[in-house]
Amino acid sequence: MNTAPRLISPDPRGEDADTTLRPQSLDEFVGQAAARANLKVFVEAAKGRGEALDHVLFVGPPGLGKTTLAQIMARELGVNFRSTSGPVIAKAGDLAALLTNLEDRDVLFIDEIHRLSPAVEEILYPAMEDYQLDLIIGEGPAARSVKIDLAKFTLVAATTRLGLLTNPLRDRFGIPVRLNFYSVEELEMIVRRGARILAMPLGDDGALEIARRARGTPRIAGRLLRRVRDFASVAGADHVSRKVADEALTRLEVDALGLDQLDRRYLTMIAQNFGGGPVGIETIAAGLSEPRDAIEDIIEPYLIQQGFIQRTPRGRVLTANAWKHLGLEAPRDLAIQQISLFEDEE
Ligand SMILES: Nc1ncnc2c1ncn2[C@@H]1O[C@H](COP(=O)(O)OP(=O)(O)OP(=O)(O)O)[C@@H](O)[C@H]1O
Ligand SMILES: [Mg+2]
Repeated sequence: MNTAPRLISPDPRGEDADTTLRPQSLDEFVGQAAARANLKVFVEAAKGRGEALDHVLFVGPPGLGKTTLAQIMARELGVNFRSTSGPVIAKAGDLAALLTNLEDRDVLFIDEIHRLSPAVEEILYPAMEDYQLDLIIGEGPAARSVKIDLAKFTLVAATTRLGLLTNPLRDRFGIPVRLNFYSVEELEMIVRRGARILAMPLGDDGALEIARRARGTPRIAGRLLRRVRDFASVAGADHVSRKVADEALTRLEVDALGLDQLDRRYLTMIAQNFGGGPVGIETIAAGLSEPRDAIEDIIEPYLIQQGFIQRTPRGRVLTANAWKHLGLEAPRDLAIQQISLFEDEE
């Protein structure tokens, strides 16, 4: 596996633990306007009635603000925030312990909920629906089931992969929220806000350059901002202009559209080894020595959104845009391939 750290990987890294850039309220949160407006209404309504907010599911690629929004939900509701994640909850008992410690209207945040084990998921159904735990005590013929009442809590969950959630689980969320990649204008605001917080002199054209190359993702915008700041201070620049930003980002091998080395390896491999596709995801994963999950979660969503690849029943296909971006000549039958694209692979 290629373990070299990837600058624009939207995966959380140490520096993101620095929560200084994290918005603290819905009003401070930039972008996702429709989702934000809806959440505001639901929070107000729940508060007005003194009831727990309905369960919320955030869906979207890494680094778009799912965890941030979950924390904001608790803060806006004025309740406790408890946080865990799917892979961490090994046994049903672990989840039971978390649930029985909640107070009325508390938010329990489960990150990566698609990675819950089926046994743990079973516990979650009645907890979400009836605020009850169904536990089996003892074994064999002596086993009996006990019901324990829980506080009326709100489950806020996040996933990068809606398709991996079972239907019964998905159906139990009253408020599903899909997060989309951010526009350049929104990222510009996020970059400017970040620079203010970091007390970093940033020109308008510098902000735009970083925003354009942030791959639609606030986490990457924050990371690029810090790296550009490092380059600027070493170079002795008094503020970050477009030129400074461009030099820094080029040295970091982030291209004009925000694609990094791995994105380009992905596109180049399909172009050069497979004539532009279609090629199956397993073959791509083997060729790049990257896990399939990482490719589907991190690399592909942005390339699809940018119109560089398409998923077809027979595999991934490069679009004319991708050939152009790579500076390569597209094969002549490309147009024919594009016409036959009708369905997603999964
Ligand atoms: N709308 C926003 N405005 C400003 N900054 C944001 C916004 N959304 C996210 N961020 C910043 O991006 C970083 C990543 O956000 P967050 O951790 O919420 O992403 P995530 O969707 O939970 O990612 P993952 O799926 O990897 O857990 C945060 O540290 C935060 O500072
Ligand atoms: Mg998160």
